[in-house]
Amino acid sequence: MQIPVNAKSHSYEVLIGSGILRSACESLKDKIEKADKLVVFTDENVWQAQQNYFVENFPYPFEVFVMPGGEACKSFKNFEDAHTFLIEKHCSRKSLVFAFGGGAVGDLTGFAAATFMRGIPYIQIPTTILAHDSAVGGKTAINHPLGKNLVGAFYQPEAVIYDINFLESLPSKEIRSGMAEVIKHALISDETWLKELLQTPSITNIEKKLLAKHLKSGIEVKANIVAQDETEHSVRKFLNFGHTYGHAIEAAAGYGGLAHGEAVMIGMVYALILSERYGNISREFTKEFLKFAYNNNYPFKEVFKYTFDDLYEYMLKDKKMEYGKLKFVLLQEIGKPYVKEIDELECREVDRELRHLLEEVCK
Ligand SMILES: NC(=O)c1ccc[n+]([C@@H]2O[C@H](COP(=O)([O-])OP(=O)(O)OC[C@H]3O[C@@H](n4cnc5c(N)ncnc54)[C@H](O)[C@@H]3O)[C@@H](O)[C@H]2O)c1
Ligand SMILES: O=C(O)C(=O)C[C@@H](O)[C@H](O)[C@H](O)COP(=O)(O)O
Ligand SMILES: [Zn+2]
Repeated sequence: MQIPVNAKSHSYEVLIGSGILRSACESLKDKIEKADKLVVFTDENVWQAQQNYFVENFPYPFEVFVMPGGEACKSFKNFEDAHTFLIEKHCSRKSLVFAFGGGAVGDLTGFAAATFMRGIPYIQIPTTILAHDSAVGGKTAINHPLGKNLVGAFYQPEAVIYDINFLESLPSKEIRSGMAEVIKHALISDETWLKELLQTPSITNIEKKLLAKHLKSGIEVKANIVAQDETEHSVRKFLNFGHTYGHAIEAAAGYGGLAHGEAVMIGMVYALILSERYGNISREFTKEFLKFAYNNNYPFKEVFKYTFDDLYEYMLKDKKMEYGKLKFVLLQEIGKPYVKEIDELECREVDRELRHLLEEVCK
């Protein structure tokens, strides 16, 4: 199955299905065979879990650069190492890089591709549930010790090959993390879909066909938004629902301490409490949502490790900040996101409310 992504700078397809790596490479052969060198960027965990399947089904010779696992690969040091690898392998502007891994590998690879010789092509081969989000839309970045994704570029891939067989080796923490972004896509787009997700008995045990359907829906939501606003001047901000508080807690925990989606889930509960103040989100709904997330083992206790002031320092690094004012994505109702400026006092009050609600619900 194919989902088109028509971004302003570049259009491409997301090829999604079970066991499609070989056939997808075949259908992309015009793009692949014109490259003078193929380089695969991956991380040590992905390579260990999926190297055999990859090598059996990737029909071309390639160089491989194996990076530190997970978020650690989004460091300045690894970014430099990635460039060193490309230079030492005599890559040129005609070389093609594959991002084989989760969102961390995808973000690092995309940014390395955007910057090597001022830009060479790359293809995303995502291996996590979360990467239904990260592999699509061309946001690429590395982290700075002072904040998430602070150094990066908008740079679209040539294609996305999403072979969902790769998801079979994912640990449950990463399934949980990825499902948070699926739930985000539902929250900002479709109440019926969200209700279906919230009725799932266990978010880490969804049957493969149903999971593929949710991933496809998430990709469609994202592709539709990216087609309208590639570089986040308007509606793309909606994809940041839950990320202002979420990124703060992710950075405070030290990159990799909390999975991205785990932090985003906490941030989404914060954003729901804030949404209650201005729109049609009820406290009853927020509690129901929090209970669902808590029962699915999202790590809400993490909040109590930090003070509001710790988190606020990071929130001030949010990329939606303009003219010194912090902006949040809120929901008017489920499926109807909008952006609102929020001052420090209100951020502090909502942080306090979140802590009270966690004490009440997460016993
Ligand atoms: N660019 C975007 O639009 C966008 C969107 C969402 C998230 N992100 C970024 O994506 C990153 C999170 O992505 P992620 O959740 O995929 O994390 P990740 O890439 O860190 O992968 C999670 C962990 O699972 C391992 N792993 C990956 N695939 C595996 C597999 N198939 N089998 C076994 N282990 C596997 C990884 O090595 C890592 O340890 C964050 O850095 C986040 O900021 C970017
Ligand atoms: O694609 C987008 O736009 C998003 O905001 C998707 C987010 O899930 C993702 O985590 C993104 O990397 C966050 O971007 P940032 O600009 O807040 O760093
Ligand atoms: Zn995210």
